[in-house]
Amino acid sequence: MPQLLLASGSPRRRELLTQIGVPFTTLSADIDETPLQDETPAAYVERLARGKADAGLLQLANDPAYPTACVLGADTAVVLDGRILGKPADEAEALAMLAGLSNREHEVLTAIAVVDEQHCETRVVSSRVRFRSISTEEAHAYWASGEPCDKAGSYGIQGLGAVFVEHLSGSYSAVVGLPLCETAEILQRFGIPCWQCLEGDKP
Ligand SMILES: Cc1cn([C@H]2C[C@H](O)[C@@H](COP(=O)(O)OP(=O)(O)OP(=O)(O)O)O2)c(=O)[nH]c1=O
Repeated sequence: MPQLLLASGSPRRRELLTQIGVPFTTLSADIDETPLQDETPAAYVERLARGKADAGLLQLANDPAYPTACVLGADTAVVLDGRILGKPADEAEALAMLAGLSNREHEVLTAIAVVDEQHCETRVVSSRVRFRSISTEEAHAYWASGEPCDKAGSYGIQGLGAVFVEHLSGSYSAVVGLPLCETAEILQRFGIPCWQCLEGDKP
């Protein structure tokens, strides 16, 4: 069976992949995340997911410890009125993002890419999230919690940010950072089944 490497520094992605019982190790693949001119949000997240996976594979080239490596990369962006909201640079940017997301619906795009020496498969998963209205005081308090700073769109649906979410249509795990249904499907095609690491009986 190929060895799976997750090219990510995101603790959420590690937790999510662990959740479906796939054995893996991690490596960090830092790439330039600047959008290209006229690039659509879907093309952007797909390019970044692929870039992270490719950068990971490159690190393993000719490494005898990984003769049959397969690398998974992912990227998540919040999209509002066609604009890509990444991670906030500072408090002011986070507050502006939260004000923009307040009392309306936005899209969350997560792309995954799985690559080995011969193949590459990518998938882009779109979800829609509706927020209730967020007051300025709340947005300040939320920033002070520390949660928004390393998250696309300045919120975490899996954390304190859950209180803003009125409605979700799509994939919860994709919003957190890794679409588990699609990830399991693609990994299966690369010869890596899920549910390998089980604590109890197989479901
Ligand atoms: C919308 C949303 C995003 N996020 C996170 C997932 C990602 O970690 C982050 C989006 O940034 P990304 O650039 O996709 O990922 P990253 O830089 O954190 O990690 P990597 O090393 O894999 O590139 O936002 C949440 O945790 N919860 C949410 O509800």
